[in-house]
Amino acid sequence: MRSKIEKASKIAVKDLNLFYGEKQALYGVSLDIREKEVTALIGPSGCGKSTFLRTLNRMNDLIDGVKITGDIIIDSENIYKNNDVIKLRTKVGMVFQKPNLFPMSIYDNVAYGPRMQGIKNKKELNKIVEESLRGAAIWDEVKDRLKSSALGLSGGQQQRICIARAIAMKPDVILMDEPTSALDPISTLKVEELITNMKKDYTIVIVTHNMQQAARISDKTAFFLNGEVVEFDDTDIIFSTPRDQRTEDYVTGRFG
Ligand SMILES: Nc1ncnc2c1ncn2[C@@H]1O[C@H](COP(=O)(O)OP(=O)(O)OP(=O)(O)O)[C@@H](O)[C@H]1O
Repeated sequence: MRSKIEKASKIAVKDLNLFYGEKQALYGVSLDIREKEVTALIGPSGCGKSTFLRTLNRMNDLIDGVKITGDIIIDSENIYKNNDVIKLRTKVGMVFQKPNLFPMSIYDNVAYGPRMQGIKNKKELNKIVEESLRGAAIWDEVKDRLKSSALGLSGGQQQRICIARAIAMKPDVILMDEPTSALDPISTLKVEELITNMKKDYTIVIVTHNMQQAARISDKTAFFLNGEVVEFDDTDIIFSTPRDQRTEDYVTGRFG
């Protein structure tokens, strides 16, 4: 019997299909993502993890010829029926595989989004920048060099600035697409620790190729194969007693 208390639903995905032109990349995906949990998406290369992640803040809208059917409900709002994509991307932030900071100072990188939202007051911006950098566990490392170029930081530091930049928009949900795959093991552990701490405030969905990482940091895991979700359950179940033979073969390293 499971003793865990289930958290409230944050994102309900119902029968989602996605086509890149003629090619179908997602088949009937249905998932219920709980708030303030970390949900990991795993599966072999090309199985649709990133495609699925990008549907959650409509990043695929930017690609020509993409067609989507089905529903994604975030906080009781159908995101494909409401066309306020800017509001959606504020609420559902994203961190990419490689740090993608702008060639400007650390401060300006983090203040960029809030400034775009019209916040000009210096005190208010200072507060947002400090809180975001603290939230991304990098304040102490950069507080004395906020005006220096962000591109002078190490890869691991840059990725935490990217997380700070996402936090500065005050999102509810943060999507992460293999956020540690370009980092060394020590930076990876720092970002993993950060993700674990962040889930008290945010709902996090993360694509990872690293099975140990999924096992270490996620509450729920979805195993994707050929555009379908084969199995979605508590992470400890997926990694110890999965129901589907294909999940077991994948998590034990028999393929992929
Ligand atoms: N912009 C695109 N146009 C056409 N096909 C695409 C596009 N992006 C992805 N695909 C295809 O959709 C399928 C799913 O790709 P996706 O990148 O979502 O997989 P993935 O599981 O994230 O892979 P990886 O782990 O290698 O990043 C693949 O067959 C891929 O070639």
